[in-house]
Order: sequence, then structure tokens, then C-alpha cells
Amino acid sequence: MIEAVGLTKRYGAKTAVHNLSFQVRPGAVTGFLGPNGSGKSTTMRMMLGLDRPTSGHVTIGGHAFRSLPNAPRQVGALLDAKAVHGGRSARNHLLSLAQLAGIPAARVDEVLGVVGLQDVAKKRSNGFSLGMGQRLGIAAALLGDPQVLLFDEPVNGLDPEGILWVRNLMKQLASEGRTVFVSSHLMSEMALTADHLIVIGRGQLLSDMSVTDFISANSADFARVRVPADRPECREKLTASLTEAGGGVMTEPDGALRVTGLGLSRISDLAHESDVRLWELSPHRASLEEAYMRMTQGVVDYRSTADAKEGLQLPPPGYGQPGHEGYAQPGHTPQQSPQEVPQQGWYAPPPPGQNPYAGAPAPTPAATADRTERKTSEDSR
Ligand SMILES: Nc1ncnc2c1ncn2[C@@H]1O[C@H](COP(=O)(O)OP(=O)(O)OP(=O)(O)O)[C@@H](O)[C@H]1O
Repeated sequence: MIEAVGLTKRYGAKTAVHNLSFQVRPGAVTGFLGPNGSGKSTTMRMMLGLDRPTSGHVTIGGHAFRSLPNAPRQVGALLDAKAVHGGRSARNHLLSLAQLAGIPAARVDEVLGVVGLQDVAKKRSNGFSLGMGQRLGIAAALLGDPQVLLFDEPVNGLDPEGILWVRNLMKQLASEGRTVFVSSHLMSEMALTADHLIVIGRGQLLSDMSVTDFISANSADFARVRVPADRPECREKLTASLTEAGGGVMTEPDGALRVTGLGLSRISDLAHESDVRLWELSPHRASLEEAYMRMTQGVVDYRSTADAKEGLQLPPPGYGQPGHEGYAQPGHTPQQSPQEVPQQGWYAPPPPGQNPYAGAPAPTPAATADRTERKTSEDSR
């Protein structure tokens, strides 16, 4: 098990990690998520004794990494696949690591086989593609057959076959009872690989829960309802009937209705009672990406100026007022928070009555201004 307690790291005036406390348990794949610059690599470096915490501590199996006896046999890590002596062959690179850790040479050939590099084992690694380099980095992490494995962006540069292989490898390692801690920006991949998530933003813990709980805590399911396009009166009739029954109704950009608070069968019954024909009645289940975007939208430091999502950071003026798009019915207060404006197909519905910035301050106009300033600045490294 990995345990971080009050972990903090400052580089001069910059606080990269602030008071992080969490546990990474064995027997599961734990995803480590956060926007660029949120402190994931810094946290992993502290776990591996490569950076000293300013305060707090992190232990692996109860010991600080530096005091672990024969650490390479207990902890394997892929932090930077490019951190390899390019003039050495893949085999010699692994052999040198093995010799330093007292690992027999036979294990080198074994892991080369596991990662599929046996045919290029004698080739210099500076001729390797990005994906081959990642495989070599994973081989190095597996070398000591450790119980604890840390991977920073392991699928970077891998082709679909390689991504599938890494996914299965992580799951297999976890099923063997190992502790697997993996950072990634690929949400679809994390949704398929991870059992548990630790999410950070600006160095602080935002969430520590199972993938399933994370999605349901940061989104709300809704139904998409479409009536024949040439029958606007049917749409109005159905909207009135749904809102009267307690549903929340909003209009999607393509004219479909987004209905919350009512089950599919109830919506179907109400449409039938209103004599309205439906062309679509489908459930929408939020993806991990949607839930993640929602959770982290207030703590993203680096954002393209051309990012269409930026306009959705704060509710538009007058949202929820009569005459504003998305307003359902006079007297009906939408159950959704103002951020639920479905202007873009990607936009995640809000969590059911929950502050999406748990553990971090909700974005204020001042914070937004700060973000606007920072988005054009370069990473100081
Ligand atoms: N050695 C260092 N000196 C100064 N600042 C640093 C140093 N290492 C990291 N930082 C800063 O700490 C913050 C966190 O960086 P870190 O690399 O841990 O983030 P990250 O979550 O891994 O980002 P990414 O997803 O882009 O890899 C950043 O603002 C970064 O510039």
C-alpha cells in the first residue's frame, strides 16, 4: 500500500503539491488524474524518493522509499520512458538495472518477452519509436517483479494494440494482488482500466473514490427525447406535461429535449397521454470524461484561447430567467445548477446537488480572471 499524509511540495514560490493525503490499496488499479501541472509527476517523484517533500510524507508498505530494503524488488516505476541511455541496447539497459538490483539476467529476457521487445532486444534504444520506448520503460518497471507499480502516462505513444496490452497488463498485475498506481490523461482508457480514482487539481485532492462513484457523484443521468421536427406544438405540449410531472426540461442544440428527474417509462407514458409521437427516447449515461471535465473545469491552468468550453465556465447572465434559453416553464425552478447549459454536445450534466469543487474553492469571478491571465503564460519549467 502507498500512503501519502499531508504531502506538500513547494518549488520556491510555486506550490506544486499541497497537503495531499490518500492511500493506494493493493489488488486494484488506481488512476491518478488531474489537469496539466496539477502535481501528479511531483507526487510520484516524492513517492519514489526523487523529490523531498517540503512537509508531510509518503510511504510504501510503511517505509519511506529511501529506507526500503532492496527497493527495485518492491517498487517498479515508469516515470519518463526517455530516461534511457540511448547508446545501449534494450537488453543491456535492462541488464544494467538488473545487476544494480541483484536481479538475475534470465529475468531480463523474461520481461523483454512480456513487453514484446525480444526481437529488438539487441537494438540501441535511441532508434526506438515512442511506443517501443514506453514498452522498454514498462519492462524496467516489471524487472524486480515488484508488489507496487507506478506508471506515469504508460500508454503515451502506444498504438491501439499496445494500449489494449497495457490495459490488460495493469488489470492482471492488480488481480495478482499488487498495488498499481497509474496516471493518465486518457479518460476513456482510465474508465476501462481503473477501479479507483484519485483526482487532484492545483496540487490538492479533489476526489478519492471508485470510478463508478466518481461518475455518479459528478454527473446526473438524463433522457434525450425527440419529437418529429415539423411538430413544434407537440414539443411544447410534451414539455408542459413533463414539467408538470416534476421533470426538468431543457433544449439541446439539435432541438431534442434533455429531461431530468423522470424515468424513461414515465416519459413514455406522459408522451402517450399527451398524444405526442416520439422519434427518440434514449438514456444518457455520463462518461468518465464528462464527469472529470465537470470536476476539474475550475482548476485547469492551461487552456487554449480557442477552447469552446471556456465560455461555459460561468453561467450566462440571466440563466434560469424567463426568456432565457433553457428556461422550462414559468414558476418552475430548474433542478439543475446554472452550469448545466447544454450549449455543446459534450457538456456534462451537474452532479445531483453536489459541489463539483469538493476540496477546492469554487471558481469565483476573481479566480476566472486569474485563469484567463494564466492561460497564455508558459509552464515555468
Ligand atoms: N523542479 C521543478 N521546479 C519548479 N517547478 C516545478 C518543478 N517540477 C514541477 N514544477 C511545477 O509544479 C507544478 C506541477 O508539475 P507536475 O509536473 O507535477 O504536474 P503534472 O500534473 O504531472 O502535469 P502534466 O499532466 O502536464 O504532466 C507545475 O506548475 C510545474 O511547473
